[in-house]
Amino acid sequence: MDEALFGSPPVTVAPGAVHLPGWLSPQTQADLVRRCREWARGPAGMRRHPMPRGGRMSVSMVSLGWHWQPYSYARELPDGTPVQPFPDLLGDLAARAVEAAHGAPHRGDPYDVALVNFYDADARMGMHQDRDERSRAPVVSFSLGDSCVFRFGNTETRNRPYTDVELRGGDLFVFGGPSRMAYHGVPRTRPGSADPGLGLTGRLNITVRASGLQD
Ligand SMILES: O=C(O)CCC(=O)C(=O)O
Ligand SMILES: [Fe+2]
Repeated sequence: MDEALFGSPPVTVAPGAVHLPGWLSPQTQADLVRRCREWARGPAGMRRHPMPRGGRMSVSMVSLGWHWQPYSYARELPDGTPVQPFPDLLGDLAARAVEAAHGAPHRGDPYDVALVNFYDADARMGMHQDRDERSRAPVVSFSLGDSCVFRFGNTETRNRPYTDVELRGGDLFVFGGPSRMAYHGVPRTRPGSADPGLGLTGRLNITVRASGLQD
């Protein structure tokens, strides 16, 4: 499998933030969807996390390697269930993704956590920073199924200036370096836009990160 055969040239959205449209082969997309379904099933499967100030996230999530929920990482879920392991497959894919995006191999902290997000037609993600990792290794994001508007902002505020990027199923987005702490979010998805051949209703996003944490 050679992901380089697919997609179009990288687009630099901000320094250190690179969008590679169609980077995942159709076969890898199908394989990832199948695996996401297994991870979602659990134990320690997919759920909508409560927010500290009340309510729940509209996005459903499952964590691998380290369990994340607002706003910290742990090896176990609040009910004591151990988090599912971080799969080598995602570590390998993330390493190839960083090399494709930044033109140099990843030499920093090892990738050891993945958050799998599922968006139904109504789900959104507000502007936030990925700031619970101790490592500043780039965040690697893979999108599957429905397209979305991915709002990529600045490191200072959750407001303008930002760039709205259309992320489609199969796209890769990597943000590191000066963009590692940029605010970003998903104001909307485009229900029904997924490739019908994938058999996925909705949108999946997998972010692979280096926690920089030790037990
Ligand atoms: O769904 C996306 O594209 C972004 C997800 C995200 O920002 C996150 O999981 O922290
Ligand atoms: Fe994020």
